[in-house]
Amino acid sequence: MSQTRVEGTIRKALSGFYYVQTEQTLVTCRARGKFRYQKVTPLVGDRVAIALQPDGSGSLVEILPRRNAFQRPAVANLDQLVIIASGAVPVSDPFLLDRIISLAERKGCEPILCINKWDLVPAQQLLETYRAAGIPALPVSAVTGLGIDQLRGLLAGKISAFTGNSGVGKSSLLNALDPAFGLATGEISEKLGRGRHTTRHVELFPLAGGLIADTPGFSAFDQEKGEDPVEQEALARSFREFRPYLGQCRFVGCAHVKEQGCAVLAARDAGKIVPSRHESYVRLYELARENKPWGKN
Ligand SMILES: Nc1nc2c(ncn2[C@@H]2O[C@H](COP(=O)(O)OP(=O)(O)OP(=O)(O)O)[C@@H](O)[C@H]2O)c(=O)[nH]1
Ligand SMILES: [Zn+2]
Repeated sequence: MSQTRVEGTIRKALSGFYYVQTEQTLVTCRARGKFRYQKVTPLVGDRVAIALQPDGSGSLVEILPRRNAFQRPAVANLDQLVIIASGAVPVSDPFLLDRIISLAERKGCEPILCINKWDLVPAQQLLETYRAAGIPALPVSAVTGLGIDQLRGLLAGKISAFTGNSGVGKSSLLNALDPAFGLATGEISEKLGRGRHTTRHVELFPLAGGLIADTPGFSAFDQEKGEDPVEQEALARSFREFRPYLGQCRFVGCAHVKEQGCAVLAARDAGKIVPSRHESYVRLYELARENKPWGKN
């Protein structure tokens, strides 16, 4: 046999080719025909097995089990989602933060909240809300360098993607973490014009000892297409500070919205759950119910 099976991670997908990083080298691969008949599309971030040819090229033969998969950007096996927020313009809406955090949690992806532009507005209350919820949250500033070393430490050894509203400072933070990253900040991309970025593809770049998806995505973070409707229980569990109280309510199937004997509501009233977090949960609960009824009310 002249073929050798090796494993690696897809770093980039472009025009039918997959670039797979193995322990030794970066191998250019084509997917074997059978992938087209299966419902699975190889994604950047996938751990794969490839058949290495004598000429140094390869072909994908197997996609190893995934931890998770996202559509925007199309990437698999995200360990963590770095959510950038700001107390300065554009001021982050806590509901949108909670919505993204909930999605990350439901995908088994660790949310990390960075409150940027701390030099302009130290959004202490926002920080405390998320720390109280048990979500890793740190004040950062791409301008002064506050929190950058700490963030770098969190990225090491992980596959991460950055997300957050336009103008919140994603590119600036990536550049502060590693100037070699070379993402244009707002001013620069305005000068160059957006057209330059029309042929976007996802790529995982080594940064701070980890891998970062170069396409900050997830901006319009709706329910992803073709996905199962959110289940009530999964939604409640995606608010991690609710977990100690789940199963403690008086009624089985409690929605934790306004029910008698609800342990989550009691925890909120006792100051153990921040009210804004519970409000976000209720809004997501209503949204999910509109999408598809959960039956009994
Ligand atoms: N004062 C201050 N300004 C910042 C900070 N981070 C970013 N900015 C500024 O905020 C603006 C937007 O920053 P970007 O890095 O382009 O934001 P982005 O999130 O990448 O924006 P999009 O590319 O539109 O998604 C720029 O003018 C930055 O210089 C910060 O920590 N402090
Ligand atoms: Zn309840």
